[in-house]
Amino acid sequence: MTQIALTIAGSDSGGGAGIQADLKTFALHCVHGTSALTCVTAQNTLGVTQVEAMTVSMVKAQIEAVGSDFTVNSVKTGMLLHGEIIEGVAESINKFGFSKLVVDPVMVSRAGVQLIDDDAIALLTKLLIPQAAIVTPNRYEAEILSGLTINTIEEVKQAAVAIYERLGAKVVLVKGGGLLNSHRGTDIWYDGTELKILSEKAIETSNTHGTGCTLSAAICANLALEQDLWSSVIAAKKYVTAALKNFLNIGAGNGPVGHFFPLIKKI
Ligand SMILES: Nc1ncnc2c1ncn2[C@@H]1O[C@H](COP(=O)(O)OP(=O)(O)O)[C@@H](O)[C@H]1O
Ligand SMILES: Cc1ncc(COP(=O)(O)O)c(N)n1
Repeated sequence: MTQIALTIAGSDSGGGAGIQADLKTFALHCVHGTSALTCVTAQNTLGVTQVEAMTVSMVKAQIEAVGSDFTVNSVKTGMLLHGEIIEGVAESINKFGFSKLVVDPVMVSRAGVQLIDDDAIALLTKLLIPQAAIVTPNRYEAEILSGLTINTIEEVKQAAVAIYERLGAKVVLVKGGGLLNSHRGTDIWYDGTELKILSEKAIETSNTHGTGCTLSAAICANLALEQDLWSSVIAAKKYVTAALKNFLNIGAGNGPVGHFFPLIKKI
């Protein structure tokens, strides 16, 4: 049987993050990838130069076209840009009652640049995070969502608990790519009862563009393949680590991870 995943996210013209990273990740997992584009970014390995939103009705129409024709096994959200898009996405998601939802609360890039409007943060918190099976903030997003400052692993744990308790997230996975060297690669899971550590040795590279999108897309793909949530996260962490080890040294800035490493193996 063909498993189907849907990504609701922005386009990265450089092909390393956003919808492009998600569809490559779905493809590598042999899951049929569908997409609803929220915005188009003019972006490369050096950064974002321009962003243009899709209309809310077009975002909703894409989700409804997919949802009304296919049995969608899992959904992920990425860059949603502004409040009206978040409201539209929440409405369309509710209409189809998609059960396995991964919310990657894309707000701030690894470089610390804010990617969505201020009012959008409040709506994301209210409308999407409580519906998600798992929410996957990076260090900076976890600081915004928890109101805490994060430098140490202890503080990552406190933020994960705060996001769970304050925002009604079912499971929180705080990603550690933006942590200091000694902790980079360590992610923290909190499900209301247990704090779990997913740790990989830090990989020495600046070619990390798209790691967050890739991790959440891999979780989504594994959920579509009917793995349970914890197994989906463990497998996704393994996938993003291997993709990162096989980064693509392209562009003048931070290159993307190598999504197709099993097909084009470098190490
Ligand atoms: N240099 C690195 N070495 C090992 N793992 C990394 C590195 N950078 C990111 N990761 C991992 O990649 C995943 C995505 O995290 P992160 O880069 O923090 O997300 P985002 O791209 O949303 O900022 C996490 O599992 C994180 O631990
Ligand atoms: C369109 C789009 N969506 C998401 C990201 C975040 O990317 P990352 O996975 O590196 O945090 C991005 N840079 N562009």
